Amino acid sequence: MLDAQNVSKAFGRFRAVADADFAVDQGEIIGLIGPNGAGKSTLFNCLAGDMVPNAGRIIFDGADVTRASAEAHARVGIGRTFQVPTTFEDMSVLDNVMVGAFLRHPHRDDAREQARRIVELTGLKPDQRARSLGTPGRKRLEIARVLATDPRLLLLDESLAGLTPGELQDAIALVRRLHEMGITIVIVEHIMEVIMTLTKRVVVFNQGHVIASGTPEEVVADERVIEAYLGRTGTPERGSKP
Ligand SMILES: Nc1ncnc2c1ncn2[C@@H]1O[C@H](COP(=O)(O)OP(=O)(O)OP(=O)(O)O)[C@@H](O)[C@H]1O
Repeated sequence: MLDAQNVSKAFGRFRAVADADFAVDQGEIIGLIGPNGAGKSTLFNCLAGDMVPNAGRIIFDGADVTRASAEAHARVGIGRTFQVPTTFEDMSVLDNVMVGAFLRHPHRDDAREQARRIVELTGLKPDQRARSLGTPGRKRLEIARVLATDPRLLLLDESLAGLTPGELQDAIALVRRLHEMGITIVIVEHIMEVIMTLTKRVVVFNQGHVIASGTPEEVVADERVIEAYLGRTGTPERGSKP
């Protein structure tokens, strides 16, 4: 479904993504993990059209989308959430979700209908003001806004971070439901419980490229992965969460 080949993205002379290969098959639910600063969000930015890579190619359903805009990516069916939710604070939940729904439903009534379906699916209250939402509500709204664009590939960037254990279980159930509905999913997440529970395949990123890939059990036992997280001295890197 998605095939990113030799993708690089540099900021000045620093290559945040460096010759990365990353492929996703239709129907998969993949975990993308790696230490802070490994380049996961930057890869998502490239895959979703929020940044144009300096080198490499990104193919989605056989079409080259490497240089396509974020809107064009959304149109072909690639949706992504942001770590910091992109919420319109003074608007209701329903209106926020409608913003996404307008992509495929130019008529207001159709967009509202689509938004209502998604708000119900995600367990939000349509009339609640976005400003009054707590962390779980904001995370859900961010997912809902993207779902309203009808993605076939959903890139979740730490969408389950900052939740209590109970909220986390609800969020895991929601992601599972979306997968069962036929959406292919890539999850960037530091919470290993999420990765171990939801995914069958995990790709490990470090210093801008893939260093390991396999089942969750395989990657957590992989020497290269342990070294990437702990460093050569065995001293945990500051901020490394898993
Ligand atoms: N717009 C930018 N300008 C300059 N440097 C950037 C920019 N975006 C990211 N970086 C740098 O690129 C590197 C990779 O960042 P990125 O956010 O992709 O990592 P990440 O794996 O998602 O990290 P985290 O798990 O902490 O979210 C970091 O060193 C970061 O400081």
